[in-house]
Amino acid sequence: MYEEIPQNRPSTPLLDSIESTSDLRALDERQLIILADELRHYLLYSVGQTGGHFGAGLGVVELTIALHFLYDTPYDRVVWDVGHQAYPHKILTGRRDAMLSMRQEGGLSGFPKRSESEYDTFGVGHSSTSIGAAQGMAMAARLKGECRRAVAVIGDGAMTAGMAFEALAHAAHTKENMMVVLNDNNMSISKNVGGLANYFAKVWSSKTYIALREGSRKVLSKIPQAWELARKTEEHVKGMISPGTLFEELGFNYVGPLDGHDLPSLISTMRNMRDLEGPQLLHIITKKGKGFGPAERDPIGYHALTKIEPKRTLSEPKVKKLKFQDIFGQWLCDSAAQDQKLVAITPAMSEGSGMLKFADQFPDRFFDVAIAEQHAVTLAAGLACESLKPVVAIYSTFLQRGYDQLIHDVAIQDLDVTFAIDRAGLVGEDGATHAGAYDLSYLRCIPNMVIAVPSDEAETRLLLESAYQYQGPAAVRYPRGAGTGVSPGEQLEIVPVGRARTVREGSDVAILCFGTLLAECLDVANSLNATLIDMRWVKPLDAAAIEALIGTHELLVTVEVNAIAGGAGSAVSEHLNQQGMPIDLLQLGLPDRYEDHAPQAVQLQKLGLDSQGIRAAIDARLKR
Ligand SMILES: Cc1ncc(C[n+]2csc(CCOP(=O)(O)OP(=O)(O)O)c2C)c(N)n1
Ligand SMILES: CC(=O)[C@@H](O)[C@H](O)COP(=O)(O)O
Ligand SMILES: [Mg+2]
Repeated sequence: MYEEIPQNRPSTPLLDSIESTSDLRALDERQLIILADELRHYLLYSVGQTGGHFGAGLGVVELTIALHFLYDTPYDRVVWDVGHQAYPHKILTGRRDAMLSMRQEGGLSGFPKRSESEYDTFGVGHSSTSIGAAQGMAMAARLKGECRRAVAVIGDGAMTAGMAFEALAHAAHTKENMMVVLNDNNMSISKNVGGLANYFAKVWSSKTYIALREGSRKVLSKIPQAWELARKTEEHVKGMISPGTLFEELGFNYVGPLDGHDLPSLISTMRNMRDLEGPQLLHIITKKGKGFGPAERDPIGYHALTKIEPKRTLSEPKVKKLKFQDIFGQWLCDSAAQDQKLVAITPAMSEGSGMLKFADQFPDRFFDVAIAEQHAVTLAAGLACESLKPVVAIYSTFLQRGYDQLIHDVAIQDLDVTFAIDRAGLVGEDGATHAGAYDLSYLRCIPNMVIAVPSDEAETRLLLESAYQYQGPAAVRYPRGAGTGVSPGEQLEIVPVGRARTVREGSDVAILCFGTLLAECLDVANSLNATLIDMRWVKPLDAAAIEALIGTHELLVTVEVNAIAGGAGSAVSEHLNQQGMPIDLLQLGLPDRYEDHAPQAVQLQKLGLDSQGIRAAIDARLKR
């Protein structure tokens, strides 16, 4: 058990000899056990240097070794669900030294990525896709007559999403030869919640698991027969939790639960299962953060690790700016204290959405629905039908999972649901899979929606309350991280829906800012003596504010951290077109491509969405 993050690279002679998985498959069992310790130690070191996802990878060190030892990777396909646990996989598949570039500009992606390595068989980041993808690969092998195996590795949290069960049911129906490894550490990012989590939790205390844990090697060596016999006979004995029932009823051959850190048992069990006909499900029990004391004791806190900061001298107190999620969390508590009808929903992101304080103060009005974004939206619709006022706190990228529900269950029925959309825009190190690049585009086209785009912390609080008080479907979007340090105040005030605010009066050029690039836009407006308007709302647009600029300005510039296609600038363009108002319009935002991971400021700078870039784009347009 390690208690410290190693500051210097540990000695890992066996790991250093592994350049590909064929090197790993040449090792004997004793060496594999040594490799597990070296791999865990190196993982502590590398993530300590770079930051990134942490606890999940520590929990699958043995599983990763067993998979690459028993399966002919990369020919056999291994699909990691979410992929945040795939750092050991990357270390063993030729990227050990490159780990020091993890999540940095031009460096390794934080998730498996097909363009990064042939071992990364499927790009992930959003959860619960692994079973469907692995089934597709197994089905393709069958149709092409290839003898290729496919494995999905999915956590207990990811297993709570509907699409995981859609795939399980279909794989059982087509009887694919595939393996699903359920990595059950009884954790999501927070504690896992819901009926499925309770079902798994019974396993942890069940007689079966305790017996297996104590005598796993003896019991498991002839696992299919022994287990099947034990299960069938004991299943009817009272008090026996048969953890496999759920999956067996779906059509999987279930084996487990197994100690996922007992490498010899893991290897012998998986070897027995590897070539069995039909869909197999191996249920392993692991510990998130395994092998690192602080992470084992605090798996939530160590889900992800920020870079180990240089020790700050006492004279340099770190100035802590409030994050947008904290502004939301405080507003939620203040508004809930005033309005008993307020209830709040999160799909498994209570920490990241800033809801811990609300959950503590209003436990009866707080609902973590697990990784179930579709359900989160429809649940809110049901609550709103009964005149409660639900607030759905959800990352922009994950709201994409609940898009049909937002239209079909909320907007068409014009229900009073407020969407607090966090991680809108570019999110930095998580890269393209997590970018909140499209919500203005995908929401703006939906009738009945109103959409607010606050420009700083104070505006976020103001527009959250304004959207909440609006009687109908309303969305407020704000970015990952901290703002400019503007105090959000403590009042619960509102502003008129669809009303912009003029920040600066100028001439010739008018900049229409939609969101948190206001400071950058103000720099440029000052340098150009341009007009600057904080638009506040994408829908409805403040048409009067736009039309007042015609005739006194020669160029309108829209700025947003959203796809240009269909975004706020498009709304302005459509309006001017519909009104037959001729004026040059420059739309700045995210181009039609994916932005790779890098710090948010670097991403914005590369896209010309910093002050210099915005100024250069305007100069170029004016010179034309
Ligand atoms: C669709 C979707 N919703 C939410 C998330 C955020 N998220 C990342 S990891 C995680 C928890 C996953 O739990 P589990 O599958 O049990 O993996 P563990 O971290 O326990 O290894 C969540 C909710 C996501 N990646 N995708
Ligand atoms: C892997 C995953 O999807 C989450 O851990 C996500 O990376 C969290 O993002 P934030 O760090 O922005 O909360
Ligand atoms: Mg888990």
